Amino acid sequence: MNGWKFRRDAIRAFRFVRCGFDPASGVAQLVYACDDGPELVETVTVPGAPFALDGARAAAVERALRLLHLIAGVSYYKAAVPPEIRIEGYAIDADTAALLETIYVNGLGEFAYRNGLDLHGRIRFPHAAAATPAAPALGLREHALVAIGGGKDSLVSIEALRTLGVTQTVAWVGGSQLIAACAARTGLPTLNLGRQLAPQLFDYNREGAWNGHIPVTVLNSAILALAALLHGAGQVVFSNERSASYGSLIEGTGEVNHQWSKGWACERAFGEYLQRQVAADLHYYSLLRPLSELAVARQFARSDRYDAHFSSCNRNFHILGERPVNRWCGVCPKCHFVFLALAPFMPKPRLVGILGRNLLDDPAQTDGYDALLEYQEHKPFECVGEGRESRAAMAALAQRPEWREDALVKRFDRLIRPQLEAESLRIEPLLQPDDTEHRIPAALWGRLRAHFAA
Ligand SMILES: CC(=O)N[C@H]1[C@@H](OP(=O)(O)OP(=O)(O)OC[C@H]2O[C@@H](n3ccc(=O)[nH]c3=O)[C@H](O)[C@@H]2O)O[C@H](CO)[C@@H](O)[C@@H]1O[C@H](C)C(=O)N[C@@H](C)C(=O)N[C@@H](CCC(=O)O)C(=O)O
Ligand SMILES: Nc1ncnc2c1ncn2[C@@H]1O[C@H](COP(=O)(O)OP(=O)(O)OP(=O)(O)O)[C@@H](O)[C@H]1O
Repeated sequence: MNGWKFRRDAIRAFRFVRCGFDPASGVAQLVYACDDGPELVETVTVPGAPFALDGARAAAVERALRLLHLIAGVSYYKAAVPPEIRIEGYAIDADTAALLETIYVNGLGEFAYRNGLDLHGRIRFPHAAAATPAAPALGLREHALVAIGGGKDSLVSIEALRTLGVTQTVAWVGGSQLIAACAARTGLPTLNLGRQLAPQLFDYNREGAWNGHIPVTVLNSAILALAALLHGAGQVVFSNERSASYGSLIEGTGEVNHQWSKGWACERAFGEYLQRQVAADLHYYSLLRPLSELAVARQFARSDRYDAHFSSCNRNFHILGERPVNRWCGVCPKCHFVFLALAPFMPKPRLVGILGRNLLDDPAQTDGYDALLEYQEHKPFECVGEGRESRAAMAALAQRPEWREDALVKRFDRLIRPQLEAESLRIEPLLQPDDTEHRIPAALWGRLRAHFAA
């Protein structure tokens, strides 16, 4: 290892070296390496230690830990994208390898597109173990560990579960003060999970590593699944809406979905795997899957409880670098989209008060909104709604006296709307839940549907 230097194109193998969990401290260590380079150690800390685990629970924790090790490796694998993947210390079966190949190839889709790489057929997880027997039920509690991200979506879920009387703990990964403030504002029990990336990754980035987006939602999901087992909670709840399943359509390339790991294909594959291979009574689902972004925005607008606390602007969440002074940068695709999506459902002064300005009356934001509308541009690589949602929201605003004189609404009405079918601009159909694809427990969905419709 002495004298080893990160040289991206010379690396032959990415190694999953080992993983371990210490029940006394609640710290998980996830260890990787490129060839014979230094060990890359990521840590995840679950509060609540020491954990006393019986035989079946301890075995399930070990399975969840390995799954987390395998998924979290994506941050380091992407640095060199070497031809070989090696798993040391344990073996995986074909089912596990298939899940990982799906997550790596699709979850790195935007990364591959931006770097001009083709990952199809290139990512192979070696599998040597016989098929794993079906995981047993552990007798987990009817309690929801709900991921909170500081934005509107998870707050909609949390308030829906509160109304329906489901007991919950709100959980988040990392040290964001903004998320902590939102979590405190819920008044519910909280669980803040620690995560430290291996420090060498930042050196590798400076030394020419491939870099780009990783499937962070499935990674957070694997962390919450581990935490749920340790705390005996039977449900891991995310807030990924239907719109997340649709990517950006790129001419000459096809669909590239920034938020693939928020989409239905990932939720289904990951959720089914957990029940099959980790614990039969560990239920992973997104409470907002049947809803569009616009339906979530309408739901959020019904209460002003979080107006002074939440933000959907991802610039708040950088590990390194600057954050917006007032929670909303006002110039990124998420700020653009959230402003537009909330506008049909909120009094204008309230919305302008939340973001601190009226983005729809600022001609400097024209390109940003054109991309959301998929007008001469593709949908941005961010967690934003479908183009048809943005167009329907603009069309609704063009009918409202308080909005229709604003520069970008006026421009839409004059320039873009005449090119579109009136039927495609109706907002109402986009607000209807679609219950054909979701994993929400049946008994809960019936009541939830009524809650969303109220
Ligand atoms: C906050 C953010 O949007 N970060 C993305 C950004 O990263 P950037 O380089 O500007 O800074 P940092 O986030 O501070 O990260 C520094 C480097 O660390 C590496 N890295 C970070 C986290 C991780 O889990 N693995 C890593 O390898 C990486 O090399 C960073 O350069 O741009 C990156 C490249 O496009 C993105 O990967 C960063 O995204 C974070 C992983 C992140 O947490 N982003 C969420 C806010 C986010 O995008 N959520 C999605 C959900 C969709 C999904 O599941 O994919 C969304 O809201 O769109
Ligand atoms: N740091 C985090 N820890 C755990 N879960 C997170 C974290 N950040 C986001 N999530 C979860 O990941 C999912 C996707 O995040 P996303 O940013 O879309 O949601 P949000 O923050 O609730 O709302 P918004 O779309 O308005 O930003 C949500 O379920 C969210 O709760």
